Amino acid sequence: MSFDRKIKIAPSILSADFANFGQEIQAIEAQGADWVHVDVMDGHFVPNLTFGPPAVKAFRPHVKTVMDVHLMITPVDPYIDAYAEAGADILTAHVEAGPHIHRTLQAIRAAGMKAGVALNPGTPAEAVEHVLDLADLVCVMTVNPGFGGQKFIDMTAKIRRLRQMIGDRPVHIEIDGGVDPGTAPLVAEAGADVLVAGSAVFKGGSVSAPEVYGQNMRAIRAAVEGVLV
Ligand SMILES: O=C(CO)[C@@H](O)[C@H](O)COP(=O)(O)O
Repeated sequence: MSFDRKIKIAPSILSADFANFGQEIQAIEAQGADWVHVDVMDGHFVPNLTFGPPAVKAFRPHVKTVMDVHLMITPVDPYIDAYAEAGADILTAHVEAGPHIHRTLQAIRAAGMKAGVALNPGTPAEAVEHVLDLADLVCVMTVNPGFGGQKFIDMTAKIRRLRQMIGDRPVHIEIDGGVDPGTAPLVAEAGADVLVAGSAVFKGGSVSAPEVYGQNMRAIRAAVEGVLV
């Protein structure tokens, strides 16, 4: 996985048809997804439950781009090796999920994955200041995590601050929650390069009408065209 700051769209399969993940992943990739975003929730760190390592392992053969796994779980450390074995390319842990994010990011890299750190809306950018050399991605939540389809919370000031703090480091800024053609330009102009979108990509489409996924992604891309991150 090489580093670039071009805007990337990472559809969240939380909004896909849960009875049909393999075909849904193939459909979004065929329609132009740059990454595939997988939301892991434990019913404890967030009030919802989704997938564990066996499901992520089952997704792996279908993902030809980058499997971007977002852990909304606590604790994280006991499960890092399981997600490496399941085939995650990027593994993101929340800074709020435990007292030792420094150790967690080291362990994720040691397991052979790219390391991401996520920030809830109430957490300041400074919470990750001292781990930026251990991170490949900072995920800025623009909703309180747990569910798709929520209203975007404006975190542009935090994104700008992070872009400043990151400087020349090869660290992606990913935005997660409420991203659509209306909000995407705000976060891209502030310095984000990875746009996670669930409802805005999957709405109106299906594996029988995958061209709708393509239209939805093109609408997001058109909205950020010309923005240099
Ligand atoms: O992590 C999460 C929610 O916790 C997200 O990845 C959402 O799934 C994004 O969904 P939309 O807000 O785009 O519908």
